[in-house]
Amino acid sequence: MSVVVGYELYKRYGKVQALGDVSFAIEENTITGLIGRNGTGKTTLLKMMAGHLKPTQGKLRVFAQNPFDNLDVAGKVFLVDDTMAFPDSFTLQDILREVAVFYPNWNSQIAQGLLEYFLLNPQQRHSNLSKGSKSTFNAILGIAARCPLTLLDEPTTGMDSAVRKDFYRVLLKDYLEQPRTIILSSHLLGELEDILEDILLLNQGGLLMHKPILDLKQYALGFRGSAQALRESLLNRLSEEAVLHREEFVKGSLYLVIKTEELPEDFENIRSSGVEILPVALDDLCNILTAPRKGGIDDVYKRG
Ligand SMILES: Nc1ncnc2c1ncn2[C@@H]1O[C@H](COP(=O)(O)OP(=O)(O)OP(=O)(O)O)[C@@H](O)[C@H]1O
Repeated sequence: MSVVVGYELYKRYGKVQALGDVSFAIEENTITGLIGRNGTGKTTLLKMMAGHLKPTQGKLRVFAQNPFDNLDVAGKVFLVDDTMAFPDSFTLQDILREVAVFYPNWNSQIAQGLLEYFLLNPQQRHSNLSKGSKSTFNAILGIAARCPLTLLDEPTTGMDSAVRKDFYRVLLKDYLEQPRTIILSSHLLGELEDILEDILLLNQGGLLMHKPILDLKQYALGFRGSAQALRESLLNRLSEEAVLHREEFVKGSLYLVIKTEELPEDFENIRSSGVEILPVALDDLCNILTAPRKGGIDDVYKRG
């Protein structure tokens, strides 16, 4: 069953088009990474799913309903983001008590346990928490609410790397204990790839791809070697579209990222020409796929 379905979605803020012609379906009980560069519409899409924003055009369904201003959907969706605000006088304990009322699957034991695990003092005021601790506490709310649809917008902002790792472990553990649909946006794909099943990659307000993460891992390969060897053994046999990225790293040497489906089956003569074949890290691949144009920083320094 699809929990979230978007069909030809558009969102405009005045003259700014944040999302354009985005269609996708997110299946029940999956963890999806919403990935994209700054300003590509991730927050906008999550806010629309949570019913806080209305699409300008197109159709969005969450649990088969229009989520905008919909109380029934609101009870099934939890959005964790850095705009979560609570009265200044509220301690963490007060917030846990208040939030618990709204969510039928709320698990107090998990909430208390995680507060302790992440060394957060229940008597401390939310308004006095450090940036990283605020993110941790907000994420605890999202986890303990155990909503059928849990949306996390860059949940690790401000967390140090040890807390981030712990947070991902906790999220995965909780998901395995109570499977639900989780969508989390992040720039740090590298550190969350192990918990993701699918990836929704946005680029400049459009949907670039929606794939299982395993397919993305096989999407491209890197080739490093002399420019001449690469040209003779590989480039001459490929179309321009097959080359996702090209970078000169030492005079006369090239690093290429090539779409796997466009590669010749036999790598032997590529290897025998001294070319190294390398996996491409997912972070790098996403950066390449969402680059404004082919090439890299080298192009900037070649100008003039
Ligand atoms: N309230 C608003 N009014 C006008 N423009 C907005 C508003 N909110 C977002 N935008 C614009 O919409 C586009 C998408 O913004 P959004 O915050 O959804 O992107 P994002 O992918 O979450 O970015 P980031 O990774 O930097 O958080 C950006 O160009 C942004 O400036």
